Amino acid sequence: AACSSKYVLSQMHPMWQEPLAIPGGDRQSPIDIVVRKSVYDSELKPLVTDYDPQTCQQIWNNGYSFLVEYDDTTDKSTVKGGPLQDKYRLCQFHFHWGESNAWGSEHTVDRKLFSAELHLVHWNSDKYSLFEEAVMEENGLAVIGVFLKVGKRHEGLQKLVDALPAIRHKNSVVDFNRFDPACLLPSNTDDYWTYHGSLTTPPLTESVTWMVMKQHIEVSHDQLAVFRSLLFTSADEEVQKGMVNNFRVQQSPCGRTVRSSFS
Ligand SMILES: CCCSc1c(F)c(F)c(S(=O)(=O)NC)c(F)c1F
Ligand SMILES: [Zn+2]
Repeated sequence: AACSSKYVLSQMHPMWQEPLAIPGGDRQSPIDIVVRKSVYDSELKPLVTDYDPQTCQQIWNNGYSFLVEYDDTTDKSTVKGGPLQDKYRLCQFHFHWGESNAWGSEHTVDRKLFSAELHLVHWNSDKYSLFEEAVMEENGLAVIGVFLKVGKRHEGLQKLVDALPAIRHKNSVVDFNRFDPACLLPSNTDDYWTYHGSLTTPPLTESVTWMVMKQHIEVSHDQLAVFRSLLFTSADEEVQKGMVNNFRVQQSPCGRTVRSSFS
């Protein structure tokens, strides 16, 4: 299995070729969350998010997803509590989605796929001074994952959806202010699964404490269709490729235990 050797079996991925060797390679993400194998941990506290919409700066297409970036030069937008020992600063959030509503999430729950997955990326500002430093450390990052299901329109998401046509191509960026990411969290953030994993895009470093929300949020089919109108390619490329299926293939749990904050 991939866990024993230092080499992760190279799995073809529509977007990028999995590297042959990943440092460690035994705590990669995403994974399937097998509910009956998860272990309830009564010590897990509720998550405490404290986001300041004023720290929202820009939205840009990085050629793999679109990122909403926050000013992380101070502790204005943070998450703490849950499984975390330290306070973590929000640096950006982004999504992963499919070309069809039938798939698109990175994590699954008992193999159930969701249409998309939101990732709120935070770095440990108690121990490190920059994201670039924290991304290399075991306890460096904390990512909140939220599943998206197609259903009713998400009013809070619409402001973000309306900005997407301006960043259709790779490396396009527009100003984006006063967006409160808390509006994208489900009403219940006390129930989540947590495990130690990695980034799901290069550099794939094993520095992430994952907190995957049990409760999903709903977005409309039309809102998700605008995600799919984005392009992987920059304006000068001959062949334009639609930004869809920007999720990584699932990785081996390698004996890891997923803990739940709920019984
Ligand atoms: C050097 C990364 C720049 S920011 C970023 C990102 F762009 C991204 F896509 C993911 S992810 O692995 O895809 N989702 C957790 C991250 F974790 C990130 F931190
Ligand atoms: Zn992500």
